[in-house]
Amino acid sequence: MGSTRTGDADPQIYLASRSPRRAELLAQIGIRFALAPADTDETPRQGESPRDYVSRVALDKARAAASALGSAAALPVLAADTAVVSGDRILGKPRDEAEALAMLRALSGSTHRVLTGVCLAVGQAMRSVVSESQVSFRPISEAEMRRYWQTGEPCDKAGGYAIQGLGALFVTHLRGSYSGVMGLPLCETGQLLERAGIGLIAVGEAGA
Ligand SMILES: Cc1cn([C@H]2C[C@H](O)[C@@H](COP(=O)(O)OP(=O)(O)OP(=O)(O)O)O2)c(=O)[nH]c1=O
Repeated sequence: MGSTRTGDADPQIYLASRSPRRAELLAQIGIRFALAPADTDETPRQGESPRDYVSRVALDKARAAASALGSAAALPVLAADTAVVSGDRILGKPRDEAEALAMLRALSGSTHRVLTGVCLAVGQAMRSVVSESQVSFRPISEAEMRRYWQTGEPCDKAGGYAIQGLGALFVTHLRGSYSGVMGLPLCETGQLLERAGIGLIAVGEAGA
């Protein structure tokens, strides 16, 4: 809990996440952070809308991390949750090949939504935002789906694919936030951080 990333002395925030994608995206905008992953129940509640779901789970993750840090949580705590929504079904991370293939079948040749809830806890104050994107997939054959599963990429990704990986081969159209689909919408996250007094785009910083 609260382990500082190598090279990130003097962190500005805690990132309540085990997702390597979220760490990568946060590093992309130059934030210094320490990892403080939290365990929470990610089961959707009866009748909960996808927006309410990602918002609640992101808040639960931030709250759980802040309470585990206790008095060490002097820094803001950032958490996020991503769900792929096909029709009105929330697709989480597939537990096995059968579930992954069922998800890919549902996404094949159609358009789905990707919702990412982000929560920034600053002391007792919780600020949240939800990013929504639409992603269209070309038709995917059964053989392709099986080969894709065997790459190992789908297993820890909501909806069973990664837009930043081989999953990009299926995407014909994206409307919304690429970083949001990947797990942390950077525009919205940047605005939450700025509101908490954490400045971005420091003068004199080199670009990528
Ligand atoms: C749709 C999609 C999801 N994902 C990933 C982002 C998230 O890591 C994961 C969604 O699961 P989450 O439950 O949101 O996050 P997580 O359990 O991986 O990490 P945390 O510790 O923060 O709770 O799916 C991609 O990497 N690319 C994609 O294109």
